[in-house]
Amino acid sequence: MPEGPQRSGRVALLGRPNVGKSTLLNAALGHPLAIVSPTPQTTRDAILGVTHHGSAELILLDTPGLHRPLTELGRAMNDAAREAARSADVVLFMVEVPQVQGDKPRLPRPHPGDVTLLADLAPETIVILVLNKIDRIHDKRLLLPLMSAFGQLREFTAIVPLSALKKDGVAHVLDEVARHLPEAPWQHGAEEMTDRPTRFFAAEYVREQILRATKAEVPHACAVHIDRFFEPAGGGVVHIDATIHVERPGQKAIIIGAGAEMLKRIGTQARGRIEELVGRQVNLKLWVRISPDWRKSSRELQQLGYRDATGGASATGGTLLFANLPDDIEAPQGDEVDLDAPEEDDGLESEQIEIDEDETDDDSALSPQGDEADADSDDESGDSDEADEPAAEENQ
Ligand SMILES: Nc1nc2c(ncn2[C@@H]2O[C@H](COP(=O)(O)OP(=O)(O)OP(=O)(O)O)[C@@H](O)[C@H]2O)c(=O)[nH]1
Repeated sequence: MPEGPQRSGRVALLGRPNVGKSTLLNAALGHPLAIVSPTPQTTRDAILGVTHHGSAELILLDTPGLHRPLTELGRAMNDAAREAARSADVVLFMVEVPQVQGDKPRLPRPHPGDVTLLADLAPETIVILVLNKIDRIHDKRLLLPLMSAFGQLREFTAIVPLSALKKDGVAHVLDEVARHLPEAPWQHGAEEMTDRPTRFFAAEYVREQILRATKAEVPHACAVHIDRFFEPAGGGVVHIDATIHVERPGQKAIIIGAGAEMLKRIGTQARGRIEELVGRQVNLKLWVRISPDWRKSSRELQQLGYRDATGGASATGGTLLFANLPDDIEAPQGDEVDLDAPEEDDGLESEQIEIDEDETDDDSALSPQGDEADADSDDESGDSDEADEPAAEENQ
């Protein structure tokens, strides 16, 4: 635990999708602020979390997993990560240790995608390598060759093996980071955990439940927009209306489910998470709307609260992270996705999009208007719903 003069600085959590960046952020904060799921590309926008560790203030930026983008959303996600890295005092480059099959010890090697991303980090950047998920390896000696292989790729300020899930080694990495932050007065109060408004997390917690409840392309085709967030001053029930945007009628039918059961489940679980965050009772109402191809449209991304990928860092041609990636990353803006474009072998996973464009024929759950479904997400308690106006009017 660092002592002495106050330190404060920005720390970017960077890495491929699914390596455990959000889990580490939550472990550092001691609170499940960021959403976590086994589905790659869960995090879509950089999330800032603040933690105080001894005399040091760590302003942690959890970034979307770096991948080969195929849509405007994918580009926006990569840009968010790139900007976080550029503005950071310290980069925590996170990788996951490979799953060791059976008893056969083999020499684990760095993932090719990690090699690509590391090569694009500026040499002067302070980079701490985090080897996550060490709980998956019984024989910890296997880590040594892996650490040594990574050490050949660039100079790391430190290499820290840990398990973010088991919170094993987290204090150690915070110590290492704190040591390299500049001396500066703290910018945030001890109770402050994030600069994101509560409504941002309300949308995230709805999306988290969709990620947990649905499979294949559905989670990636969903965006959640908060239409109304009313938090009465002086206490009382917080009222939230949110719309889940999907791309296809079949996805809408899946999200709503038979008898709106799925939507109710998503709403009930999300409401619990939001209530935990705001410390008050929440009345959450959900709608589902079809917004075809929202991920491919800059305008719709902006409307849904995702940053415009085409006007920001990508347009300035920054090379911090992506010098080795395929052309489509620096391609001029456009909403077209060329799925047949030849891929260079950069080792990065492609953005998750649907492979099968066929619609399910399960459109029976759609309302006659075809575009909106009102789900009263309150569960059986039925205690906080009476005050609401008719959903369809509120959402026009
Ligand atoms: N076994 C094990 N699993 C972990 C550990 N840390 C994270 N996970 C799991 O890995 C999955 C992905 O974790 P996230 O924290 O969402 O990963 P991420 O890097 O933020 O993912 P993206 O949002 O896709 O960039 C989840 O199922 C986590 O529970 C760990 O230390 N050990």
